[in-house]
Formats: sequence, C-alpha cells, structure tokens
Amino acid sequence: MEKDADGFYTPKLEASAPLAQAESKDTKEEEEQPEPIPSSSSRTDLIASTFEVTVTLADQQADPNSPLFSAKTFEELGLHQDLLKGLYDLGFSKPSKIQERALPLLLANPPQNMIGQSQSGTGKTAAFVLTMLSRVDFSKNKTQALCLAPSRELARQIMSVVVAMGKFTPVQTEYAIKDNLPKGTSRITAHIVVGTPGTMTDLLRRKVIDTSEVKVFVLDEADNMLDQDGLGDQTLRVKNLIPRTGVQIILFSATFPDHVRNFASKFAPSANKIELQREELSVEGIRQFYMDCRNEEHKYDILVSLYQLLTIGQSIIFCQHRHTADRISQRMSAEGHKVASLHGAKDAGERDAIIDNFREGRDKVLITTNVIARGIDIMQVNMVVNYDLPLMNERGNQHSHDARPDVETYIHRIGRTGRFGRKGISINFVHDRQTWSQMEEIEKTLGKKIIRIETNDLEEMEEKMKKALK
Ligand SMILES: Nc1ncnc2c1ncn2[C@@H]1O[C@H](COP(=O)(O)OP(=O)(O)OP(=O)(O)O)[C@@H](O)[C@H]1O
Repeated sequence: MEKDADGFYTPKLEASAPLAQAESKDTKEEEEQPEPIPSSSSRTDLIASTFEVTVTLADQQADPNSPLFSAKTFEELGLHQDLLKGLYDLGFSKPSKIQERALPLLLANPPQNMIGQSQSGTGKTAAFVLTMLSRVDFSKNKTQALCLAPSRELARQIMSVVVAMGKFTPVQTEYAIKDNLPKGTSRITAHIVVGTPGTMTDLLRRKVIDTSEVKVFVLDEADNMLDQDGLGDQTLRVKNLIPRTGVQIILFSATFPDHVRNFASKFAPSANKIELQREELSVEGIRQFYMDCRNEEHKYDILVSLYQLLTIGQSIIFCQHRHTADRISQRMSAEGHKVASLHGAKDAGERDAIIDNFREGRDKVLITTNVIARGIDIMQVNMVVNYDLPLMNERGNQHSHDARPDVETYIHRIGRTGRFGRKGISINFVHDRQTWSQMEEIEKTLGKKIIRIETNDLEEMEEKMKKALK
C-alpha cells in the first residue's frame, strides 16, 4: 500500500467478497512473551504455593481452529510500510484471524461499515486502530477519526495502541475523557480522538472538535455502547454530531446479544459482518471453575485463603457493587494483604494511578466492578474471580432483585484472562440456591462445563489450577 497524492494510505487489496454479507435493507438511520511469573513476595501466612506458572507464547498461532490462526502476512493485507514498522516493533509477526478477515474489508475503497465480532483477546483493537491510522491524511491538521469506549481505562489503553502502532507516522492524538484536557482548551485538531461518550459529546457540542473531516467512527465494545440500557443514548448523541454521510462506522465486540444486533445494523447500515456462533463465544484457554461457599462471609474467607494463588500471576476480582469492592479491599488490606480497588466512584486521577499500578505489576490483585469487565488487556492476568456473578434484569438494572445472569458481562469478565492464546482460570463463587442456578444458566448458555473445586481442600484446588494453567 502506498500513500497517494492526497496523503492517504490506500490499500492495494480489494475486499474479499465471500466474507462480506452486504446488508442493503437497513437504510434508515437511527440513531501484552514467554515470561515466568514470579511468585509473590507479598506477606501472607496462608497457603504456601508449591508451583510457578510459566506463560508461553509458543505456537499459539499454529492451530488452524484457533481464532489466532492465520496463514497470511501483514504485508499481504496491504498495510503501509510505516504501519508495518509499528506492528513489527510491537512484536506482531502475523495477523490474527479477526485481523486477517476484517482488515481487507476495513481498508477497501470506497470505505464500508463493519460489524465485527471475535472472542476476547484475539486482536480486535489492532484491526480498528490500523484502519484509523490508514485512513488519516497526516498532511491535514484536522480530526479525522473518533473512537469511543465504555470506560476511561479502555480509552487510555486503546490510545496506547494508537500511539504504539502509529510510532512511525506523524499521527497526533487527543483524549476525550473526563478531567484530561487543560481547562479552557477551545480547539482540538488531533487526527485521532479516543474517549468516552459523555466527554466526546461535550467536546463536539462545544465545537472544540471540528467534525467536518471525520471519516472513521469506531465503537469498541459496541454492544455495550449501543445498548439503550447502557451507553446507547450518549453514543447516539455523538453520531448525531458527526457528518451524516461519508463516515465509515466500525463496531467491534466479543458479544452482540440479539437485542442490540438489529440496532447495530441500523447504526452501521450496509455493514460487512463478521459474526460468531453462541458456542464459539468463550475462549478455549480459559478454564472455568466454581466454589460452593456457605454464605456471603464464607466467600470472603475463601477469597482470603486464595490470596497466595491470586498473586502467582495477577488477578481481577469482580464484585457487583462498588461498596463490596471497597469493603473487601479494606478488610484484606487491614489483614496485611496487598490489594487495590477500582470503581467508577473514584476520581479520574485516582483511577488512572490504580490501573497503571496494576498494569505495571506493582499491584497483583485488583478488586473491581464491571467498570473494567470489558477490553482491559493485561497479559499477566491469569485468574479472574467472580466474587459476585454478573447480573442484569430486563431493564438493564444490575442491582434489582429480579436480576438474571448477565452472560455477556460474564464472557467479558473471564476474558480478562487467557489473552491471545494464553491460559487462564476463572472461579465463580456461589453461595446459595439462587446463585447456583444463575451459574447453571451461564453454563448452559455457553455450553461449557464449569468445574467444582472444594473450598476446604486447598491442595486439590492448587493442583487443579496448576493443571489448568499448563
Ligand atoms: N497479530 C498479533 N500478533 C501478536 N499479538 C497480537 C496480535 N494482535 C493482537 N495481539 C495482542 O493480543 C492481545 C489482545 O488483543 P486485543 O486487546 O486487541 O483483544 P480484543 O479482541 O480487543 O479483546 P477484548 O474483546 O477483550 O477487548 C493484545 O495484548 C495485543 O497486543
């Protein structure tokens, strides 16, 4: 691919037609290499771990049934030299399946919308980031690509990928996340703006961002961004503030539940679609377990007894409520365990510091809510604990008494481990008939066995986990 006279990176490849399911009827617009993970030096007088876990990358892309498999090269995909350099600098040697399938469609001209689905940790980010970088005309100091994500943590992570992949290009970037821009900023001219919908709306309304040259609009975690019970309204506002025509709309997620699929098709009309079957949704490398706890208090005791295992690599503990995350982390800290907690009630600077500490491995156990259930990519995370199962009622309220298991959120939560072919473990805590049947429903929906581990046999537990991580 060469840069043409106008400064665009134009792919030589045409879209590979069989992959595209053109949909013309919806015209109405509505809106981290092989690395031994050291055992923890953190204080604990609980169980002494007898094993070390080695995370290996070898041959992950060699299995033809793996969503990471690909015979093609990035060169064949027609990417510009500067972007190829960025990719190789990041250590990407060949495209993953979703990249191989999506990139020819995403880069073809004229630009076409895309609704792309692929399992967690299979490389969707690179697909849309490469598209944004390919479509920007660097000779113009104007915003040309907008990308939205459901959390500031994910927006910051996506930006780090834009910056890394665009390292050999002159790309300029800006955030549209809370408390990030200097007060009084009246104009953003960065080529690519990445943010969350509320702040993006604000910047667009105040005309801080000029949208006249916007030609790519990406929604990561698109099902969440379009869900009317979630961020749907705010995302629609953004769409209404960008040009009505000439913008390539790109929606990516590991999940597209039925109730958002139609809406997604209207939001991104005539999109090429790459879809997964229900039974393909969860990642093979993630072994799912559960522990039968006696009651809420027993859940806490079990979590504490797991501490040594949680700190072999890194772990994320998901709770339903912010106050549970705070309460557990305060109790564990008071008992001498090093844990961090992160949720949406913390202020922006604090949230950034907490996730950065975790990302850089200074903290090994992160207790959190659904705020980071989606997208967060930290290779060393080899264990996810659903301290509370994810729930949701029909109106999208996760705190209501008639709430049912939220299978999509479950898939995203456990997907924080097992990234890009690595092994990972998830453990669900159940403690009564209701939580047991909620877990059973998740198991049935996903068609994947969730294996019991005894809560009173730490040796057995350690043995099972050791096997699962091999
Ligand atoms: N072609 C590639 N070669 C090597 N590593 C890759 C490649 N593509 C992506 N990765 C790595 O795989 C990891 C997962 O990628 P990414 O975060 O894009 O997954 P995702 O599909 O967006 O997952 P999620 O659904 O959880 O958001 C990242 O650390 C990324 O750097």
